[in-house]
Order: sequence, then structure tokens, then C-alpha cells
Amino acid sequence: MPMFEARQLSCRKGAHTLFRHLSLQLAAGDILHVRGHNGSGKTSLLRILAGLARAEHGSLWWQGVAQAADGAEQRQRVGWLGQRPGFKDALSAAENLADCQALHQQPPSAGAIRLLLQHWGLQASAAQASADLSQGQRQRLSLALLQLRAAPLWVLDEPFNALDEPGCTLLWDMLQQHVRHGGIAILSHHAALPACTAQLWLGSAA
Ligand SMILES: Nc1ncnc2c1ncn2[C@@H]1O[C@H](COP(=O)(O)OP(=O)(O)OP(=O)(O)O)[C@@H](O)[C@H]1O
Repeated sequence: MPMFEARQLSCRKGAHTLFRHLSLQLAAGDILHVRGHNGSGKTSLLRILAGLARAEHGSLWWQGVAQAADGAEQRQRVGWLGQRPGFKDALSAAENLADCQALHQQPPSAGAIRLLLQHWGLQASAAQASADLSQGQRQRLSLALLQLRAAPLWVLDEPFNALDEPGCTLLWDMLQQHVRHGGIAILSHHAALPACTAQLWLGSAA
């Protein structure tokens, strides 16, 4: 049985059908790479898979169980990384990580936060407002938050955006570790990627 399944998804925006009858099945350990030209519907699809938007038709299944159409169940298990950061600009990186621990009922641990900040190269700017971080540093903070959250299904829209080469390596390592521990990752990226177990190309459906 696949761990995560999408059945017969269709999505329409205005007069355009972005995709229809789109189905996919993913097992623990899979990394799905979603590709397509600009405007082909990658973000729209990822938002549906993450439970952040409704498909016109179709359903999501987790471990053989159909998920509520409002996406609420799905959002509980998804670690989402989108184009807009999911942290508070007014808080520092360290404060945002502490907030995330509290939100997900994890015991507060300054040690774990310190290690994450070091791992993502954010320790020198850990105390400044997140609004003042560079684009790459903001992406690193988003990834540190994703790592802290420990969700089984990651849905990542252009996660390599703004990362330098060491940052890309850190992200790859993080992805590999996630799937080695039984997680699933779905990500969009314009260029070819090594080591993904599946690829989905979105073209024009209308
Ligand atoms: N809320 C909306 N209302 C109308 N059209 C929309 C809406 N959201 C997205 N679209 C359109 O749907 C199409 C797909 O958008 P989407 O962001 O999913 O594409 P994408 O493949 O992620 O693009 P890119 O590679 O440029 O990031 C685009 O033509 C976009 O203009």
C-alpha cells in the first residue's frame, strides 16, 4: 500500500485547466521531483498536496485513508515550504525556532536551537530580526524550521531558491536523512536533480 496517494486530481485557474486526472502514489523513502515550465501549475499542485488548497476534483489518501477535503488532516502531517516564509519577521531566528517548538508541543530546548542555528550557519545573525536576514539566510531559517517540526511528508516549493552551494548540500543531506527515516518529500525545481526516486512533468492540460 502506498503511504501517500493522490487520485484523479484536477485543477482549474480562471479559463485554464492546469491538470486533470492527475494521480500519484508515493511510498516511505520516496522523493518526487515536480517539473514544468513557468505557469504550468507546480505551485498549484503542491498547495493541493499539502492541504492548503482544494482540487476541483480528486482526493488525497494517507496510509489507505481518504483525507478530509478541507485539507485540515493533511496539513497536520505536512511540513510545507512555500514562496512566502512561514516565520515572523519581527522575531529573531532563535525566537522563531523557539516559537515552533512551542507550537508543536516540543519541550523547549535552547541546546537543540543552538545546534540548528550552527548547522544552518545562522548563529552569527541569530539575534537579529528575521526581516533583516538575507534571502539565502531566510531560506536557511525556513529549512531549519522544517527540520525542527519533524513532519512525515514534506512539500517544498522551490526549496533550492536563494541557497548557495553549501546551502544546497545541506538541503540535500536533510532530504536524504528525512527519507532514510521513512519520510516522503515532494519538491519542485526547474533543473534536473539527482537522487529523486520519481519525477512528474506538468504540461498544458487545456
Ligand atoms: N488565484 C489564481 N487565480 C487565477 N489564476 C491563477 C491563480 N493562481 C495561479 N494562477 C495561474 O495558474 C497558473 C499556474 O500557476 P502556478 O503558480 O501553479 O505555476 P508554477 O508552475 O508554479 O509557475 P512558476 O514556475 O512560474 O513558479 C499561472 O498561469 C497562474 O497565473
